[in-house]
Amino acid sequence: MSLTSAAEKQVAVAAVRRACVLASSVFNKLVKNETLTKDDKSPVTVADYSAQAVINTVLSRTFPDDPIVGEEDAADLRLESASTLRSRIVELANEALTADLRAGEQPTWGLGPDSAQTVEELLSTIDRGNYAGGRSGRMWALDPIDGTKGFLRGEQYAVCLALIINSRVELGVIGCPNLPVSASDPSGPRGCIFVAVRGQGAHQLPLDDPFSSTPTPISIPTFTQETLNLLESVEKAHAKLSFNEKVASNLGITRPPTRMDSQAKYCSLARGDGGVYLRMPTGVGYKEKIWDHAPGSLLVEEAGGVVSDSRGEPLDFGLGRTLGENFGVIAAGKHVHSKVLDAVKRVKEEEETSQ
Ligand SMILES: Nc1ncnc2c1ncn2[C@@H]1O[C@H](COP(=O)(O)OS(=O)(=O)O)[C@@H](OP(=O)(O)O)[C@H]1O
Ligand SMILES: [Mg+2]
Ligand SMILES: [Mg+2]
Ligand SMILES: [Mg+2]
Repeated sequence: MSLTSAAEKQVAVAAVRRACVLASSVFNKLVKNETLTKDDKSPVTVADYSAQAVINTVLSRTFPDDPIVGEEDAADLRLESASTLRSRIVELANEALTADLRAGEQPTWGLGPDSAQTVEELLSTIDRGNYAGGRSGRMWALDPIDGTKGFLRGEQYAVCLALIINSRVELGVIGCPNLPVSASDPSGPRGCIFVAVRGQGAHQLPLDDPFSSTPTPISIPTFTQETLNLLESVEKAHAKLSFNEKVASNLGITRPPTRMDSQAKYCSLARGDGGVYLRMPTGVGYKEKIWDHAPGSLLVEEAGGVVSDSRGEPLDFGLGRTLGENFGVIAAGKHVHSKVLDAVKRVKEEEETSQ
C-alpha cells in the first residue's frame, strides 16, 4: 500500500515540530536531576519523555487505531521516587501541546490552548509506544530524541518519526534543531525538518515555519575521490570506528570523517554534506532499533541513495522493535554504495585472515 493521503505527512511534521520546540527550549534549563540512566546504561531526559508524550498525543488524536513503536516507556516515571521528574514532564508536555503554533495545523488535531492532559493521561500516552512491531499492518516508529548524548552535549540530535506499512517505511520525518540550514554556512541559522514520502522524493523545510515555506528538494550529489568522506557516530560504543578507518583507507578516502550524533547523519547524507554513513556493530550483541533507522533510511532512498546492511541486504523493519541480528548499516549514493560494500567485504576478510 502506498501513501496516498497527505494527512499523515502534515500531522507528522506538526508533531515533530512541537517536540523540537520543546527539546530546544528545555536544553538551556536542564538541571542535573532531570536525566535518568536506563537499564542499558543509556541516558534519558525529561525532554525524551515529554517529546514522546507530545508526539504520541498527536498521533492518538489523529490516527487513534495506529500502534506506535516508541523508544521510551513510563515505568520509571510511575515510581514514587520520580515525582519531581513526573511533574516536570507533565509541565513540559502540556506547554508544548497547548502552545500557540497553529499555522498549518488542523483544529481536529487537538492542539492548542484546550489540549492539556492529566498526569495519568500523559503516562499512558507515553506507554502507547509499547507496541511490539511486526510484519504486517500500519505502525509508527518514534525516537523522541535520537542522540540523547548529543542533545546533552548541545550538539546534534534529532526528533524522528516514521510510518511503516506492511514492513515498508512509507513516510519519514526528522527534526534537527541544531543542524545548520546549510552546511556551507555552519555558523548560520539552525533548525531543519526533513521529510520523505515513498515515491515523492526527499525535502528539507525550515523548523520555525514548515507549513508556509516551500520545501527544498534534496538529493545526493556525485562525489569524487577528493570530496567523498564518511559520516559516523560520535560514541565509540555505538559503532566500530576502527573498522570505518580501514574502509576509508581501502577506498582511498582522504577527507576526515564527520562525526555526528543521531539520524542527522542520514539527513546530512541525503543533502550531500557527507558521502557515506557507515555503522558497523561493535560486537557486544547490540541489536539496532527500528526507530533509529526507519525515517533516515527512507530519506536517503528518496534522495537517490541505497541503504543496506554490511552484507548488502535491505534493512528489515518487519521483525519487531529491532532490526534483528546486527549486520551494521551502509548508506550512500547509488554508485558509491556498491564500492563501499566491496570495501567492507575486503576489510572483513582482512580482519578474519589476520586473526
Ligand atoms: N551499544 C550500542 N550500539 C549501537 N547503537 C547504540 C548502542 N547503544 C545505544 N545505541 C543507539 O545509538 C543511538 C544514537 O547513536 P548514533 O550513532 O546515532 O549517535 S552517537 O553519535 O553514537 O551518539 C541511540 O539513540 P538514542 O537512545 O535515541 O539517543 C541508541 O539507540
Ligand atoms: Mg535512548
Ligand atoms: Mg535513537
Ligand atoms: Mg532516543
